[in-house]
Amino acid sequence: MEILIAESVGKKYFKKQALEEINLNIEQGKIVGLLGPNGSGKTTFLKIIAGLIRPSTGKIKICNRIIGQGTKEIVAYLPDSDFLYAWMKISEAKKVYSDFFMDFNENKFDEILNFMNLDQKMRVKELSKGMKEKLALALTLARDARLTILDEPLNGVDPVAREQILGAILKGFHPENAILITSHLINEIEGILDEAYFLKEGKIEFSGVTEDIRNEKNMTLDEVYREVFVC
Ligand SMILES: Nc1ncnc2c1ncn2[C@@H]1O[C@H](COP(=O)(O)OP(=O)(O)OP(=O)(O)O)[C@@H](O)[C@H]1O
Repeated sequence: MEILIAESVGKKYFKKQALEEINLNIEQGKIVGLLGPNGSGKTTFLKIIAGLIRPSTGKIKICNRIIGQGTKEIVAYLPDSDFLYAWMKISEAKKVYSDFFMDFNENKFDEILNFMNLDQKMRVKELSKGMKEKLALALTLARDARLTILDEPLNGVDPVAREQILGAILKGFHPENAILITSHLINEIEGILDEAYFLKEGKIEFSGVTEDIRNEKNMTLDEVYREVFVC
């Protein structure tokens, strides 16, 4: 079953063509990477999927629904961690999420939090930047969402935390669902990706099943990325 179907999606901000003719499908059970350098249009695409901005052209369906309130219920978006109030304890942030999202799974949240070595009694203001990133990720991954979209989940965290985050993504993943992740840290993320789309100046330059790309080119995804974007 297709979780996401995007056909000829384009986005123009005034004169700037941020996305052009994006065709991207995500099947159930897949973790898909949207890879590209700064300004290539990754966040714009995720914001369209999350229903935060509208595409200028094209069609998108998520589990057969057009984007709107019906898709917000089934799409989990990794938000900026600043949405949390400083005085809140992690346990209170959990309660807010649990009240707000029908699909929030408290047991899954506890498990992921534990895995990331965070304590429910800690207050948001006591958390370092990296710990806030982990908390935001735990809140997002704890939803039993059909599609989870993660914008640069490895940014701003140290190598040990990156490992924990990758572990948490896999731990919380249910094969009925799908995940779309953006990153420019290809080396770190490539191990968990089933498929990859390389975005260059708003267009898909290259895409495929990661295993096939590696076999055909006899290169790691990171090497392919460098070839596409540096040469
Ligand atoms: N609100 C906006 N108004 C005008 N232009 C915008 C707006 N948001 C993004 N852009 C432009 O659209 C292009 C794509 O931006 P986007 O943030 O989607 O890229 P990105 O790949 O996510 O970059 P990064 O890796 O730096 O987050 C850039 O040229 C950016 O300047």
